[in-house]
Amino acid sequence: MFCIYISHKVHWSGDPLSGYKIIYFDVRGRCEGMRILLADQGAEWNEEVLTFDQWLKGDQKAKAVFGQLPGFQDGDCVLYQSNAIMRYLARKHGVYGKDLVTQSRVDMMNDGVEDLRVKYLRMVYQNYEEGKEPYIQSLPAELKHFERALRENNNGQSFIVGNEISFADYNLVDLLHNHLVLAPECLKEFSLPLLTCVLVSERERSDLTG
Ligand SMILES: N[C@@H](CCC(=O)N[C@@H](CS)C(=O)NCC(=O)O)C(=O)O
Repeated sequence: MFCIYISHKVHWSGDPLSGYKIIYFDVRGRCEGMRILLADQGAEWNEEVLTFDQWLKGDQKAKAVFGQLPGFQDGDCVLYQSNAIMRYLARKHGVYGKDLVTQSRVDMMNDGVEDLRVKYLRMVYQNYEEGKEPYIQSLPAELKHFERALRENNNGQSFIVGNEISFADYNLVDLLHNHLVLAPECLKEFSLPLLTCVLVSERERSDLTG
């Protein structure tokens, strides 16, 4: 996990006609995991950034398969749903695990990331004032699952699954970063430095994503 941000360089082609296109708002949100994946894999991409006013006009919403962003385009391939986009990129860049069992474990861990992301988003957008403290109290019980998975895989010297990076690692790094912003102390109690490592690395490289 620690090495993710070490090799994280943002590639930006500047050419709107080349490479991948991400269509989203001007936030990290549900696109930051894919941005980290692409940057770490040395890929180029462009972004179509919508303001909320543009979104409210409704044209993009009408085009989106489920009426929401992010959207994504790679040539003829147009996708919506952030985890479907992550999986597409993971298959293209070989970060989905090499066999059926590994791929299924990567899916399992990514589903765990998604479950916690949904709880986080509900709290932030629907119940922030009353929900923030209870949510932070509940975090150790949520995060311990990820630490255990890391610990049980080569005592944290590898990745969340197996011995190669996968899209679930990228998604997890982004989710942990969100939690560091919400509650900077939330990882302190973990005895092993595994989750902390990811975030120390992120902190040190905060210049990358602003
Ligand atoms: N399950 C979808 C959720 C997408 C989603 O919630 N999109 C939000 C932004 S993060 C959105 O488009 N909100 C505007 C709207 O619903 O009109 C995914 O993972 O892509």
